[in-house]
Amino acid sequence: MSARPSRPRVLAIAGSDPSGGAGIQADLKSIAAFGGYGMAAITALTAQNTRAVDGVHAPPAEFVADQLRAVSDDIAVDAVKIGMLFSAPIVEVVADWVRRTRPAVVVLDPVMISTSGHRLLDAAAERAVLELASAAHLITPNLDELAALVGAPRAASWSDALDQGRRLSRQTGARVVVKGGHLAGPSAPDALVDGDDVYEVPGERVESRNTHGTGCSLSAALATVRADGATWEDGLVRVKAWLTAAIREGERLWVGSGNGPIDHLHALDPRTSADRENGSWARSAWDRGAAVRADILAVAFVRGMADGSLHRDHWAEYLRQDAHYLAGYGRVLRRLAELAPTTDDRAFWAASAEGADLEVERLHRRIVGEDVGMPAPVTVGYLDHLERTAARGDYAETVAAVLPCFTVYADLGRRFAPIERAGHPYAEWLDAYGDPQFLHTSVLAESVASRVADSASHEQRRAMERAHDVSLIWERDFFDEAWRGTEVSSAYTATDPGHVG
Ligand SMILES: Nc1ncnc2c1ncn2[C@@H]1O[C@H](COP(=O)(O)OP(=O)(O)O)[C@@H](O)[C@H]1O
Ligand SMILES: Cc1ncc(COP(=O)(O)O)c(N)n1
Repeated sequence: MSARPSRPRVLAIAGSDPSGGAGIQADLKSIAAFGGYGMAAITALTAQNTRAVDGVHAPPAEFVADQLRAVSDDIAVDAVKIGMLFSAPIVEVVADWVRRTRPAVVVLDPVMISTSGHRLLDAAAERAVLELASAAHLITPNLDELAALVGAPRAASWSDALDQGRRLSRQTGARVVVKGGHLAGPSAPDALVDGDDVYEVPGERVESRNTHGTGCSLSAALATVRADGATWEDGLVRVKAWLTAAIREGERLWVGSGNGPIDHLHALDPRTSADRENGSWARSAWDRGAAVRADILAVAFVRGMADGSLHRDHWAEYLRQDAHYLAGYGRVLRRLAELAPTTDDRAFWAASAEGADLEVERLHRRIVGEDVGMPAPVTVGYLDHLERTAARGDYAETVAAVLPCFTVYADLGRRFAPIERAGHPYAEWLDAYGDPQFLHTSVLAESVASRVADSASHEQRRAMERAHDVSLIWERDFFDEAWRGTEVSSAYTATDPGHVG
């Protein structure tokens, strides 16, 4: 047996949502998404779905106490996430248990009113929740809950919200996550407030109705990453990136007709988020590539990048080859912009070409410098395939050829999302793969491919398949080349990736 458990043991104390989007159901999925072992003590049963809460049935407070005792008598709890508490007696029981057992991580999501407007906490219990807040390490109120806890009207601006966060933090001695989910406008920032210190994590607002349970999921995920050793700051950055992608993916679950859930497990999904509808071209291309994709995950380079054991010489060689590759890839994307039949598609490929240039500037050049040496045979071969395809001048076929570079990277980004970033030598690189904007771009590229395939001839579709499948094989070989193609030299002096950024 090792000296540490393999996973943090995380207890959710919360209400049940039978529709699976909020409450303990959301907590357990979020804990699992970040690699925790989830447990749940249930404070109340709700009858709810994505549209409304129809009823609440709470057990006697003593029975909540029994559940907590049953867990802590037997199991060491590494972190606790507290959600819906419903009544003052239940708040008391939970507060009493927290004071006695003193878990190392206590995150309190002071749930008061559901997104659909239903009360999940007695007005009389609000005071008791404030007292419980002083026993927590982190409190995650939304704007209404924050206002209620500091006894002020709802903050009208982000800076008002931060002021209220500072007040609540000083008042309780706990850190406060101020959440911008309910703000108007295109951004949805969050901030970690500790006394007067504010650490802001910017975020874009996803235009989506799939926000049921976002607060539950955020707090459960934060408890898990913190118990796993992340700082609160790093934890919030990671969880927020995951949450943004989960909101975006929620729509594809087709759960309910109201405010639907988020897709907690999007990063574990072996498929891409692309069109999963039957018959979509990108979907079948992805499925067809299963064996090659399995090879990619098994390549020593990819495994070493994920667990941080990759030698930096291999990484530097990969970056040099990638700089060559991206230059050629950018040219092919520009050619696609010329071939594109619609203004939208033209703009999409032109923007993607700029993205490739930017990537070279922003990361590669800064890390490996101007001298990128000679392209390796694999780089030459892959680019040759893309350039020949583009030279034939067929839009559909060329779209298919460039697609794996999007989908393979997006897939790795999702798979890398749960990896602990603190102290990871390739943290910045893992983040670059998982950039929510890039994940979104990949989904768009897939939908362009599926749309184009829909109106393609039988021959064209066959050509698309070939172009795609050959690129996918080059993707695998490209990773493999970085692993095999370099002699590791201890004299190598490139910037240590551990000190990047
Ligand atoms: N439309 C959205 N786009 C991106 N992030 C969102 C969106 N709505 C909520 N969030 C994020 O979800 C989390 C929960 O926020 P919020 O909706 O304010 O809380 P609650 O679910 O408790 O009402 C926060 O991290 C917030 O920034
Ligand atoms: C059991 C339970 N707990 C919490 C919430 C709040 O979640 P949201 O504010 O996202 O609706 C909920 N609806 N149900």
